[in-house]
Amino acid sequence: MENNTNNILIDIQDLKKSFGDQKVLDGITLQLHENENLVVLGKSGSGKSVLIKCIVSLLKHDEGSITVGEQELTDINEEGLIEVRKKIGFLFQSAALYDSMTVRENLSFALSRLNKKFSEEEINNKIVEALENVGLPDSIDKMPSELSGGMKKRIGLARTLVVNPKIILYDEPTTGLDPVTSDEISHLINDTQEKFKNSSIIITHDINCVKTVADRIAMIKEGKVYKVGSLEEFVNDDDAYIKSFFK
Ligand SMILES: Nc1ncnc2c1ncn2[C@@H]1O[C@H](COP(=O)(O)OP(=O)(O)OP(=O)(O)O)[C@@H](O)[C@H]1O
Repeated sequence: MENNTNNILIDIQDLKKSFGDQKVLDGITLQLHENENLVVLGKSGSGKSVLIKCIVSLLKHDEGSITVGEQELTDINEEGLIEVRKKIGFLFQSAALYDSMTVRENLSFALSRLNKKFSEEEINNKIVEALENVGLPDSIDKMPSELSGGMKKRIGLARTLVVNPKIILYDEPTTGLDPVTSDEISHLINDTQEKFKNSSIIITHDINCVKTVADRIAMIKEGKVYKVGSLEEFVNDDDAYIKSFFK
C-alpha cells in the first residue's frame, strides 16, 4: 500500500467513448502510477467498466489516448496488443472461470496463453504457488461448481497472478460476497500488491473495500474525472456528491 515512485504505468489522456449518441466517457485524463492501488469510484452506469475495457482494448475508444508502458493503444496491431495484455491481468466481476475445467486446468490454460515454453514441473510449481498465495492450495483438483463465491474470486485472482502481470484490473472484486469474505478479498488485494509490487485499478462500490485498498481514488461523474485524491482527501471533502459515497 505504498506509492514509492511516481512512474506512470498507464497514461490516459482525454479519453472519449460513446455508444450511438450516448456519451459515456467524455474526456477522461488519469494515470496509474507504479506500485499503487487506484480505486475508480462512480455511480452505476458512469462508465467505470467501459474505462477498464478500453484499457485492455476489449472496447475501442473514439478519441484521446491510452498508453500502457511505452505502447499507445489507438492504432495498435494484433502483436502489440498481445504484448500489452501480457502486462495486464483482468479480474472480471464474475471471476469467469471455465466451468468444464478443474482449477489446475484453468490456471494452466492462462499460462499456455503466454506463448512461453514451460516444463510440466514449472507449470505445476507456478500453479501451486499461485494457489498458495490466495490461501487455497487444496482446491487444485476441484471443479468451479464445487467452490463458493468467495473461493471463485480467489481462484480468479490466482489465475491472474499465475502469469505475473505488472498491472491488475479488478472489476468489483467484492460484489456478491458477505462482509467477512469481502474483507478477506480486500486484504488479499493488498497482500498481492505488497508481495508482487504490481499496480492495480480497482472498480468498486464497496466503501469498506475502498478504505482498505485505496492509495488514491478517482471519482468519475458525467464522463469526466470529478476528483482525484487520497482516501483522506475524499473522506474530508465537503462536496455533497462526494459525501454521498462516503456516508
Ligand atoms: N457494449 C456496449 N454497448 C452499448 N452500451 C454500452 C456497452 N457497454 C456499456 N454500455 C453503456 O455504457 C454505460 C456505462 O456502463 P458501465 O458498465 O461502464 O458502467 P459502470 O460504471 O461500470 O456501472 P456499474 O457500477 O453498474 O457496473 C451504460 O449506460 C451502459 O449501458
